[in-house]
Amino acid sequence: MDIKIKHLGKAYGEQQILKDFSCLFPEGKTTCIRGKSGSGKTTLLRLLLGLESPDTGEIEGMEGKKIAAVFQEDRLCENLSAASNIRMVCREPITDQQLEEAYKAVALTHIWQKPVRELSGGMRRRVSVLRALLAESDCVVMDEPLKGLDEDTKERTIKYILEKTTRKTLIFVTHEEKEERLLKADGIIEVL
Ligand SMILES: Nc1ncnc2c1ncn2[C@@H]1O[C@H](COP(=O)(O)OP(=O)(O)OP(=O)(O)O)[C@@H](O)[C@H]1O
Repeated sequence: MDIKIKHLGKAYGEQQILKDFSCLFPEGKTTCIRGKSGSGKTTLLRLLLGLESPDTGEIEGMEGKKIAAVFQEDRLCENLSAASNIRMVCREPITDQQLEEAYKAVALTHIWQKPVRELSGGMRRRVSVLRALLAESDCVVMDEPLKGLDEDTKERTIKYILEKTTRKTLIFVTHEEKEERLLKADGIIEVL
């Protein structure tokens, strides 16, 4: 089922963030969200995920959907290894070999059993991306997941994102046109 945003309005105090905002996220397709800093992209995702309530309007098509998300912050369990962070969200057991393949796909090496607090920022980003991709879901929502990664790592990670989200609804916030292109986005939504 497509996700339909209908005439959404959201204000924080006097500040109107979204006003009569409507858009569509087609099922099984990739949609990128762009817009200048502070325009309300994260707010839109938070409304979509039910972490905020809209003042007006409604969201259709989220009922019963399994959603996996990457937030702007990594939101990892700091004292656990990458493997434990990933395994804790996977309903089906995930083998060491599957994990190794996933690490390799996004150029994550030498992370061993270290707690994620000891990993670099870019490594942590990729662990949170893998966690969202390996969890069971119908829809994956990502808020600037590749921020801070070098170009080569970005390209590899996007390739893996595409591989793991075939037939899923992917909603991806980015400031980068190149990322939209590499993702072969079916649609681009601008938040003004
Ligand atoms: N909980 C909150 N309380 C008050 N104001 C908020 C809250 N969350 C967001 N805002 C404000 O809403 C506006 C939109 O924020 P939001 O994070 O949605 O923007 P964004 O488009 O995702 O920006 P960026 O590209 O910088 O991540 C900002 O002015 C922000 O300060």
